[in-house]
Amino acid sequence: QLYNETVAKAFLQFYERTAQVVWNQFMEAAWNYVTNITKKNQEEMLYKDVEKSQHTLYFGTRARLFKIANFQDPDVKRMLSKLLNVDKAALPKEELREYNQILAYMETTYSMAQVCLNEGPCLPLEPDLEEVMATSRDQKELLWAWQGWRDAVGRQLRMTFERYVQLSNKAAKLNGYQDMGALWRSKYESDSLQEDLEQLFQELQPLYLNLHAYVRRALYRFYGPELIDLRGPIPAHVLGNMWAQSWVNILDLALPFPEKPPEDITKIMQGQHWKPEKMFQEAEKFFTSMGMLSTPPEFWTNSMMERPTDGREVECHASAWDFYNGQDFRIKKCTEVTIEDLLSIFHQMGHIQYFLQYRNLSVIFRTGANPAFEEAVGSVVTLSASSHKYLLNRGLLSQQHQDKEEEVNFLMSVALEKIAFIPFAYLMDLFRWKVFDGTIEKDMYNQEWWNLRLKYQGLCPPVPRSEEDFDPGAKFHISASLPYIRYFLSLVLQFQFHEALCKASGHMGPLHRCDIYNSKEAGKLLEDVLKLGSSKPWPEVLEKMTGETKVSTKALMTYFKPLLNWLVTENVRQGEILGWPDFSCSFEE
Ligand SMILES: C[C@H](NC(=O)O)C(=O)O
Ligand SMILES: [Zn+2]
Repeated sequence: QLYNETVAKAFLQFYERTAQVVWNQFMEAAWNYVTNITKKNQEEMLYKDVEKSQHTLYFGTRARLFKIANFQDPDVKRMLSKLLNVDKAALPKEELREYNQILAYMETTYSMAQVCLNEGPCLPLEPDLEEVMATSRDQKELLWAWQGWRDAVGRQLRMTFERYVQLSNKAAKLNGYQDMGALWRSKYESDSLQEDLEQLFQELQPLYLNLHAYVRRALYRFYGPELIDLRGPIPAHVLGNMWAQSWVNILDLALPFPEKPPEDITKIMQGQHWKPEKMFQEAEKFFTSMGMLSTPPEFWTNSMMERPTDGREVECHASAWDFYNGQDFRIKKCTEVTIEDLLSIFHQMGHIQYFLQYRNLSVIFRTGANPAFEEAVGSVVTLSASSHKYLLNRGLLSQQHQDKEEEVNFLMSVALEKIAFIPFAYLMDLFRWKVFDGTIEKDMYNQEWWNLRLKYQGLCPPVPRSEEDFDPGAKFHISASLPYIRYFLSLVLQFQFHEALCKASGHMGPLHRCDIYNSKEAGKLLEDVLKLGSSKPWPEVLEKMTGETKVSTKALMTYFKPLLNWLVTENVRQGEILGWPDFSCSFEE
C-alpha cells in the first residue's frame, strides 16, 4: 500500500532534516529570550514556537497514515510512534497562541519577581532571597523572605494557572490522553507508573521519618517550643531553603557530632579564588577523566555562567540546553562561588554529557531513556564529587581521613540534600496530576497543596494561607510548566547508577566512600548507556547499566545504612515520635 515502510523511512529522513533547522531556530530564540527578557525577544520566541508547532503538526498528522503495526524495523516503528504525540501543537491556532503567551507570562513573572525592603533595595530570588533562606537564623527575617516571595509570585499566577490547566488538558485530549497528567506520565512507557512510584515512596518512608524527627529536635533546640512542636509538623521557613526541598543549609544546626564540624568547602573555594568558569572546568574534567566527551568551543563562548551585570533581565534558574545541531550546547546559570553551586554545575554538566553522547541519533531519540535518566546522569556524578576522597584529591579538603563520627556527619549532609528531597519531589506532580484530572478543583488549589505538604513532608506554612495565595506557583517548575516526578525517580535511580558505576570502577568498601573520578571502566559503562538516548525502552537501558530492569531503592538504602542506624539509635534515645500526630499547624491553635 502507499504508506509502506520504505516510504516511512523517506518520510522520517525528511522529518530529520527539517526538524534540526526548525528546532535549532526555536532554541536560539528561546535562549535569546531567557538571557535577555524583552518584549521583542518574547515576540521572536513566540513566533519561532509557532513555526516549530506547525512543523510538529505537519509531520504528526502524516505519521498517523502509516500502519505502524505492520512494520518490521523497530527503529522506524519507535520513531513514528513518537511523532504521533504533537503535544500543544494540537491546539487550534488562536488557543496555541494564548497558551504560549500564558507559558511565557508565568515563567517570566517568576524570573522577574523581587521582594522589596520597606525603604531600600528590592531583592531577587537568586542570589539574595536564597541566601537569606540559607543563612539567616532569625525566624522573623526568614518569614519576611518566605512570605514576600509567595506574595510576589504565587499570587500573580493564580488566575493564569487556571487557564493554563484548561488549555493543557485540551491539548492532551486532542492527543488522545485523558488529561495533561496522563500525557506527562506517558513518557515513562509504563502502565503501572503510579503504583511503582508509591511503592518506592513507601520503602523510603522509614529513612525520611527518622530524618524528619531528628531535624525537628535540632530545630527545637535552636528555636524553642514556641516555634517547634516535637509531635507536630515543622514550619516550612526554617529549613534553609525557599521550598524546604533541601535542608543542607541547616547542617550546622543538625550536625550529629558538632565537635567535629566538616570543613567549609565554600570558604576554601573562595579562599582559593575560584571563579565560575573554573567551576565549569572542574565539572567537565570529571567527565573527561572517565574517558568521556569534552565540550566543544561553543559551550565556553555561548554559555551564560553568571548573572549579567549590564542590567539585562534574565531567567536565573539553572538549565542545560541542546541546540540540536550536534555542535552547540550551553548552560545558563547565575553562578555563585559556593559548594552548592559547584554540585549544581556537575548536575547541569551531566545533561550536557548526555546531549554530547546521543548527538548522532535522530532528533527524535535525542532525549534521555526517560526524563529521570536525564536528571540522574549529572546527579550520579555529584555523588562522587561530594565524596571525601574526591574533594581531598582536588584540594578542596585538607583533612586526610574521616573517622567514624565524621563519616556520620558527612552522611547527614548528603541526607539533608537527598532524603529531605524525597517527599517534595513526589508531591510536586501528585499535586499537578490531581489538578489536571480534576480531583483538585481550582478553588481548593492552595489548601490541597498544603494538605500534600503536610501529609508527605510533615511541614506547615509558618503563617495562615488562603485561596488568595497560590503557593505552588512560587516554585520554578510549576510556573515554568516543567514536570517534576523525574527528580523523584532520579533520586532513587542515581544511587542505582552509582552502585553500578562504582562496581565497574572496581571500588571496594562502603558505597558512600566511592568516587568514580578517573575510572575509564565506569566511563565506558556510562557512555554505552547515554549513547542510546531514548532509542530503546528505558528498562533495557537500565539493564545495560545495572543488570536490573526495575528501579530499586536497594542501593540508596545501602548508601545510607550507617546513617539510618545512627538516626534510629539517636531517635530512640531521645524518645522521638516519628511522624506528626499533632497535625495542626501552630497558628491554628
Ligand atoms: C531539583 C531541581 N533541579 C533543577 O531544576 O535543576 C530543582 O531545582 O528544583
Ligand atoms: Zn536537571
